Amino acid sequence: MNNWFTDFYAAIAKSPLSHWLETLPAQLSHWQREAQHGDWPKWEKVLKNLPESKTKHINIQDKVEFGEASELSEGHTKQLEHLLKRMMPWRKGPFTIHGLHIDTEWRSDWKWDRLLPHISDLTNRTVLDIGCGSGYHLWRMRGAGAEFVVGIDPSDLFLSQFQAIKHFNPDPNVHLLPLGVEQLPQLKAFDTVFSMGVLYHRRSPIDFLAQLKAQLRPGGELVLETLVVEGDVNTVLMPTDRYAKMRNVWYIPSTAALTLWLERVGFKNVRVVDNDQTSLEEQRKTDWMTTESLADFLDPNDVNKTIEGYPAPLRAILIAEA
Ligand SMILES: Nc1ncnc2c1ncn2[C@@H]1O[C@H](C[S@+](CC[C@H]([NH3+])C(=O)[O-])CC(=O)[O-])[C@@H](O)[C@H]1O
Repeated sequence: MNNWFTDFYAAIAKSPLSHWLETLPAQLSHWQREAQHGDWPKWEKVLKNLPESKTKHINIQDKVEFGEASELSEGHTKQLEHLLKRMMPWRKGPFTIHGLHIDTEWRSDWKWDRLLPHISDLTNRTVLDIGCGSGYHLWRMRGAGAEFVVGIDPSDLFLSQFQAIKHFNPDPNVHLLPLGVEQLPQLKAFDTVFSMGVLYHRRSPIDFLAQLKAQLRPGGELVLETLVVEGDVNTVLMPTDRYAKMRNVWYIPSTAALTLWLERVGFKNVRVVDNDQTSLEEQRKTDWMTTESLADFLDPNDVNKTIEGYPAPLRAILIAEA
């Protein structure tokens, strides 16, 4: 049994999340026995070989930076870069570890800056991030005062990246579990639930919104971010096949339609707090993600269209109360 499973079980045993222990251990043992990605042993080897660090330099307030450059020898920094590059592609970040800058495909910090002024203060809150990727925002949530932060994401690559970063700041109150939203019981226990960049991947968006609500305590706050299109309450785009070269894109509603969906599943006080067309500076190819990125997903003659001719990615942030 991995330590991080048991650490997590111990952390929630006496909390309002204890009810999770009825389903979680069987799911994680199943993942460990049968569902791990084929590259997991390679990533585990990376994790085992990371240089030791007992740094006290932790910045999660305005970026995610662990350790100072001077605390690691040049040789160890080179080794660290070599090891972490074995976990490419690095999509969500950026992270700086002992001076090594992991310049990820996405400037996830920009999304954070857009939402932070609008959400309830996270101080002392128990927070869930559904579809958290490598966990960049988990650190920022903790940096904003959250007491206990859990992310779920079914991608084992992102879990391994999260564990690599956590190696340099083993905070017992920040966790990532390899689960999909459909595997969550109705916990009704979180003060804030985030779900960003996931709704359009779901085939049943209304069921998805109900699953998000089922994780919140009454009065808890949902922070939902997703692709949207311009239009009225009856506008929803369903791409015929790919959208911006992405497979698995199902529903892209207008903010008015999404507001109605949220209200229909019982959310109150729904507000659209941000609308933003993704720029070529926010999502781009870097040394840590060397394959195609947004510039390749847009029409080369018109950046306001995807390569398939749909409206270019426009993202909205909505806040609602359970
Ligand atoms: N069933 C599922 N349950 C939970 N997560 C899922 C599921 N299916 C896919 N995911 C995960 O949802 C994340 C979506 S990315 C947003 C990351 C971050 N939130 C961000 O806002 O930067 C955006 C994108 O890929 O378009 C990925 O990490 C998937 O593994």
